[in-house]
Amino acid sequence: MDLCQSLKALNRKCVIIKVEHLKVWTEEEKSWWRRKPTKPEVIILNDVSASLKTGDFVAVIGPSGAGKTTFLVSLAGKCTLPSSGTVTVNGTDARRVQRGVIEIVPQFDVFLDSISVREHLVFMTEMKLGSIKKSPHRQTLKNLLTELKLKMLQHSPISSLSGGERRLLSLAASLLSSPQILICDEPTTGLDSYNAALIVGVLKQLAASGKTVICSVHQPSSDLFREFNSIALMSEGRMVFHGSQEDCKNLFNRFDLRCPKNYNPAEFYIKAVSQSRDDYEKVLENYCDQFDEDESSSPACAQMYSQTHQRFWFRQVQLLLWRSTLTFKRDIKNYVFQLFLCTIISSVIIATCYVGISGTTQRGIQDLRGFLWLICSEVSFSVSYCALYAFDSDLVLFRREVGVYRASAFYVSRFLSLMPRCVVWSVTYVAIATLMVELPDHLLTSLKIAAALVATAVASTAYGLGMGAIFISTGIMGDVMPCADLPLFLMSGAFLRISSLPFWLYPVKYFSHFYYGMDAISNIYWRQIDYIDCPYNTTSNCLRNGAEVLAENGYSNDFVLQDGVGILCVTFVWCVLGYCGLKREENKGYTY
Ligand SMILES: Nc1ncnc2c1ncn2[C@@H]1O[C@H](COP(=O)(O)OP(=O)(O)OP(=O)(O)O)[C@@H](O)[C@H]1O
Repeated sequence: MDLCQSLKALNRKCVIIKVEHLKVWTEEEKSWWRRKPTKPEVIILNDVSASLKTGDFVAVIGPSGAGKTTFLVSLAGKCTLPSSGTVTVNGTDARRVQRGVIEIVPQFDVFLDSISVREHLVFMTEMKLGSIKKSPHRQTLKNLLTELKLKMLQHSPISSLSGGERRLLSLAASLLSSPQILICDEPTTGLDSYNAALIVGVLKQLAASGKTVICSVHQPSSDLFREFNSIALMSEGRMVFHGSQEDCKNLFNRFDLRCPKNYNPAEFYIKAVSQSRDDYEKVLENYCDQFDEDESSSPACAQMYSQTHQRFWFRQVQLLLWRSTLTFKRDIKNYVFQLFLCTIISSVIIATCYVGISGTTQRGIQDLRGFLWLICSEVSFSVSYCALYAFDSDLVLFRREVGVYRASAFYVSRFLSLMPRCVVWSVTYVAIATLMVELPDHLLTSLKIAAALVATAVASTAYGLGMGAIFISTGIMGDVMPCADLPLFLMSGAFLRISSLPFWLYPVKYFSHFYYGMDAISNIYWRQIDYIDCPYNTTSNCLRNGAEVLAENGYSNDFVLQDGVGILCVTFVWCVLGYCGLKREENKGYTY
C-alpha cells in the first residue's frame, strides 16, 4: 500500500469541504487610452485541491503572500476574484450554501466602535437568529459571553477594547449562528500568549464538538501549533501539503527534511518551502489528496446544520435604526455642537442682517427675496452635505456585513436616521431667522415656511445621500456635488427669473429641490401680501402686490400640489439612484 492509500485508509471521516483544482487570479489591467497592460494578470491560487472533514482543526501555514487569505475566503464562498475549479460544501457550491453554515472571522475587525460589546452582539443575534427575547437566543448570547471571557466587558464600548478582545468579539459574533464550518484568518496575530491560547483553546473545543475549524496562522508558537490536528502548507499559491501533523513530518522525512529537536515545526516547514525550490517541488510532487472522490456524498455527511434566517425587511430597518440611535446617543454632544455652529449661529447672523424687513415696500421686495433664498439654501446645503458623507464612514462596515441585512434596508435606515436633522435644522432656522422679520400672521406663516423647509430638507437629504452613494467608492463626491448643485440652485428663481430660462433648460427646474423649496416658501409669503407701496416719483416699474412678485419670478400658481408632488418625486428618484450606488458596492462583495 503506498503512502496515499494508507493516508486515505486512516482518514475515513465525513468530508465537509472539497476543493478541486481551484485557481484564482487577478485580471490584467490596461490603460484606457493606450490599451497597454499596466498590471499583468497575477495567479494567486494555482490548482489547489483539498478535502476538509468534520472535526478537523486545520492550521493553514505558509510564507507571506502564499495565498492563505485568498484560500480561506474562497472556502467561505466569498472570493470575488476570477476563479476556476470548485469549492463545494457537502456537494453544494460554497457560494450557495445556506446562511450561517460557514462563518468567517476576518483578519481585520470592523465594528461600530461607539456601541458596547453587548449591543453589538444583541444586534447580530437579532439579525442572524431572531428575537433576543426568545430564551434560547438569550442563552446562546450568555454562553458566548462567558466562554469567550467577554462577560466583564459586555457594557464597555467597542472602542475601548484591546486587539485581543476585539478578536474575541469578532469570534463571538461569528459563533452566534453555530456554524458548521468556522474560518479564521490569523486569529492569533498580534495577541499575547494568554489570549492566543484562549482563542485557540475555544477553536479546538469547537472542532472537537464536530465542527470544521480552519485558521491561517502566522508564526504560531510550537505549543499553539501542536493544538491543530491538521495542517495545510501553502507556498506560491499552491497547496504543498494537507494532512495531519504526523503525515507532514513523515513526508518531509522521506526527503531527508527533518525538523531539528526544539525547533518550531511550523517555522521549519515554511522555511523549507520558501528557501529551496527543489524541496518544495519534491514535497509537492508526492503530496496527494487523502480522500476518495465520493466521500462527500456519504449519508453521514448529508446533514445540514445551522438555523439562521434573514429577518423581515422592516425588522432589519428597525434594528439598523436602533443601532444608529445608539451611536447618536453616544455622540449627542457632537450633534448639539453641530446644531449650535451650523444652525443657531448662522440663523442669528441672518436675523441680525434682516431686522425689520418687510415685503410691503418696493425696496423690501429684494430684501425679502434674499431672505427667503438664504433660509432655503442654508437648510438645503447643510443637510445635503451632511448626508453626502453619511456612507463614507459606514462603507467598510457595510461591506463587512454583506449578507447580514439587505442593502435596501441599510439605505432606508440611513435615510430615516437623517430625518430628525431635517426637522430640527429647518425649525431652528425659521424660528430664529424670522424673529426680526415682519411676516403677516407671524406664527402661522413661520409654521408654514418651516413645514415647507422640512419637506425641502428631506429632498435635499435624498439628493446628498444619493450623490454620496453613487460616488462613494471613488471618494470624489465632494468634488462632484458642487458641480451638480450649480444648475439645481440656478433653477431656484433667486438668481435668474424662471420665465427667462431658455426652453431647453426649462425641464431642469423639475429636478431641483431648490426650485420646489423656493416656490413653496415664496408662495406662502407673497400670497399674503395684497398691497406693495409704490412711490410717485419712482422711475422703475412697480410691483403692486405679492401675486405680481410671484409672476415676475415665474413661480407656480398651484404650488401645494406641484411642489408637494415634485418634492416627493425628487426624493424618490435620488433614493433609487443612491440605492443603485450602494447595491453596486454590495455586489463587489465582502471585504476582508
Ligand atoms: N484583490 C487582489 N488584487 C490583487 N492582488 C491580490 C488581491 N488579493 C490578493 N492579492 C495578491 O495575492 C497574493 C496572496 O495574497 P494573500 O493575502 O492571499 O496571501 P497571504 O498568504 O494571506 O499573505 P499574508 O500572510 O501576508 O497575509 C499577494 O501577493 C497579494 O498581493
